[in-house]
Amino acid sequence: MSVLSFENVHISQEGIPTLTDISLTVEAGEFYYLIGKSGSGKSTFFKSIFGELVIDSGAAQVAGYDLVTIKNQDIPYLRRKLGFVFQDFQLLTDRNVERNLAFVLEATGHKDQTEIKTRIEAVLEQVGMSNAIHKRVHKLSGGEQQRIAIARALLNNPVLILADEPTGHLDPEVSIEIMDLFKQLTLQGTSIIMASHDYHTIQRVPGKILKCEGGNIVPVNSL
Ligand SMILES: Nc1ncnc2c1ncn2[C@@H]1O[C@H](COP(=O)(O)OP(=O)(O)OP(=O)(O)O)[C@@H](O)[C@H]1O
Repeated sequence: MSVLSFENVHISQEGIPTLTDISLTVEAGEFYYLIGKSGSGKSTFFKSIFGELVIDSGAAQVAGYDLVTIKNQDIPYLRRKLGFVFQDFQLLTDRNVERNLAFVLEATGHKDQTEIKTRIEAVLEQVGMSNAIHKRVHKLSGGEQQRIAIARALLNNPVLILADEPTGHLDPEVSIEIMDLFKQLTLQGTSIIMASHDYHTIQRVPGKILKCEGGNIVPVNSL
């Protein structure tokens, strides 16, 4: 089964159609860049995926949940199947890496401290940051902070990561390292959609591209 499947999906914001007749699928382990001008609907697409915006018509499934019929009480469970990565990392800068990650697990119902520690060690290893477990977030470089943010996104074993301009605050070389990490995650079966204006990185690290334009989202072969 696809990780994401949209068929003839229409979405509006405040009664104004924003995305019209979207049909696309994302399979396990696929990586997509999502490009498009400001205001073209990239955030709208992401919001619909995590249940923040209602689908007006069409059929849409994400991580095994039907977005048309999903009940409000199931939206937190849908979101646990997704990982989120942001341009500005959105880490808690007043605490260390371990507390940043434990916070998420505790907020999603995990109580067993041994299990929490084991999971934190596993995701830090996945992102190559095992040595940073006791470090304060504000002492880390931008690239290291983004790795911790990716570790946080991985905590609940997401099937799909939504990354919103994740290289926007990173220099070109560090951006490439983050892209390498994303590629490794896709090889392990996680799907990733990365909204980006970072054409330098897209050119250096080619991948499948979805373009958001004129209310539609379609695969394109080049920028
Ligand atoms: N809360 C809202 N209420 C009404 N219209 C909105 C709302 N949020 C966004 N829109 C409109 O929906 C359209 C798509 O906006 P969206 O934020 O999805 O674009 P975007 O591609 O993510 O832009 P950016 O790259 O600047 O983040 C725009 O016309 C915008 O004005």
